[in-house]
Amino acid sequence: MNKNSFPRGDIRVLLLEGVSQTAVKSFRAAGYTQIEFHEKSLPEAQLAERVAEAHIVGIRSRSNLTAEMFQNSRRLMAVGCFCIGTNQVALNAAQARGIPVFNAPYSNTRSVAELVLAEAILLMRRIPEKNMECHRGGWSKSAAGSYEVRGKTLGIVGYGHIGTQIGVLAESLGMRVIFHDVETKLALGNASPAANLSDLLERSDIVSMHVPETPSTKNMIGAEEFSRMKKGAVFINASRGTVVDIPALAAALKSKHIAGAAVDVFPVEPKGNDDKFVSELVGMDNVILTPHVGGSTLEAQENIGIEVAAKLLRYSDNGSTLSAVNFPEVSLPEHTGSRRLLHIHENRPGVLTQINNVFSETGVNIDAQYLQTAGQVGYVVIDVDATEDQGRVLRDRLAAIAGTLRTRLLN
Ligand SMILES: NC(=O)C1=CN([C@@H]2O[C@H](COP(=O)(O)OP(=O)(O)OC[C@H]3O[C@@H](n4cnc5c(N)ncnc54)[C@H](O)[C@@H]3O)[C@@H](O)[C@H]2O)C=CC1
Ligand SMILES: O=C(O)CCC(=O)C(=O)O
Repeated sequence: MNKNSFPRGDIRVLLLEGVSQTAVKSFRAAGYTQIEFHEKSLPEAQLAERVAEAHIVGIRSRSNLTAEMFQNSRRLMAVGCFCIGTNQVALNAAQARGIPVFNAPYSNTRSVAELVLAEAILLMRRIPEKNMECHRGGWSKSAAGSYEVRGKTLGIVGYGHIGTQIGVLAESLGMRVIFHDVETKLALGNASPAANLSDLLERSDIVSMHVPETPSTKNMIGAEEFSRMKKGAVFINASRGTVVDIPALAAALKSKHIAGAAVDVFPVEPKGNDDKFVSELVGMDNVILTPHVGGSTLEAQENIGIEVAAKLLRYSDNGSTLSAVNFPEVSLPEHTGSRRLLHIHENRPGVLTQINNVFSETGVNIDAQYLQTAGQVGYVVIDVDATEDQGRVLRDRLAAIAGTLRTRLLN
C-alpha cells in the first residue's frame, strides 16, 4: 500500500468556483479529508490568503492565480484548472516554484461545440431580434434576412479540439467549413484551410473564434477584421474575451455590417453570479449574450471534476505529472515495495550530479530513476529500496542541494 509520508488527512485541498462535486468525491474517496469548498471565486486578497494555506488548489476560469500568490504559497504543491483555459494562472511563476498546473483539455469541448452550432443557426435566422420583438409585444413574421445554414460557409479561427468538432458537426448540417490556424492542421471531413485570416474573414458567412488567450490573439479581431467580413455575416466568440475588440464589434453591429453576434466571453467578466455584468453589447437586439457558459453543462462539469481530481491525486499520491501544462511530464508506475523520492529543481548544470552523489554516499540502492526537464525546472523521481528512516534522511539530503525547489517522500 503506497502511503504519502505526508498523511493525506493533512493535505489541504481548496476547491473554488463551484467545481463539480465529482471532484470532492474523488478526493474523499482517496482519503483526503481537509477539503475547503467555495461556490464562487474569492476576492483577490482572500484568494491569496486561502491559497497560501493550501497544498492543492482547484479553480475554473474566474480565479486569477498571480505570480505573487505563488511566491507567497510555501505549502502549495499543485494547481488544477477545472476547465481548458489556463490563462488565468501565472504558469511561469508556478513552474519557477516547482508547482505543476493541470487542466482538462477535452471534457467540455463538445458542450462548446453544441452551443456554437446552435448560435450559428439562431443568428442566421435572425432569431435574437425576433425573440426580443415578441417579448416587447411586436410581431413581424417575415423571411427577410433569414437563411438556412445549409450551404453556407463557416470560418473557424483556431482549429483545435473545439474548432475541429464544430467543423465536423457543421458539415453534417451541410455547411462548408474553412479554417485558419497558426499551426498546420489535418483537415477533417471536407474542411479546408483558408489562405490566411483575411481570406477566411472575406469568405465566411459565419466566423467563429476558438483560439486561446495569448499575446498573439489579443484583439486579433478588431475594426479592420470586421470590415473584411462579408456584409451580413455573423460572428461568434466562445473562446476568450481578450480576442475581440468589443467597441469595434459594437460598431460593426450598429452599422449592420455584421448582422448578429453571439458572445460568451468578455475582456472583464463578473467574479461571481451576484456581480453586475457590464458590456457595450448589452441591450443590442442582434446579440446573444451568455455568461461564459460554453463549457457549463452537467455532463462536462462532472467529467472535468473526475478528470482534474484524478490528475491532482495521481501527482499527490504517485508523483505523475502526465499532461501538466507547465511542468516536465513524467508518467510513473506504482511504487509498491519501494519508497519514492520526488526532487524538483532549477534546470541548471550540476544538480543531477549532486542528486546521484547523495545515493552513492548513503549507499542506498536505486530501483528506478526518472528524469524530465521543461523550461526552468527539472524533475527527478527516484524509487529506492530503503527503510522509512533512510527515506527521510535521503529526502532531507536532497532538500539541501543548491537549486532544489521542492522534495517529497512517498512511502
Ligand atoms: N466559453 C467557454 O466556456 C470555453 C472556452 N474555451 C476556450 O476555447 C479555447 C480553445 O479551446 P480548444 O479548442 O480546446 O483549444 P486547442 O488548444 O485545442 O485549440 C486552439 C487552437 O488555436 C490555434 N491558435 C493559437 N493561436 C492562434 C492564432 N493566433 N491564430 C490562429 N490560431 C491560433 C492553436 O494552434 C490551436 O489549434 C480555449 O483556449 C479556451 O480559452 C474552452 C472551453 C470552454
Ligand atoms: O467553466 C469555466 O469556468 C471555464 C470554461 C472555459 O472557458 C475553459 O474551459 O477554458
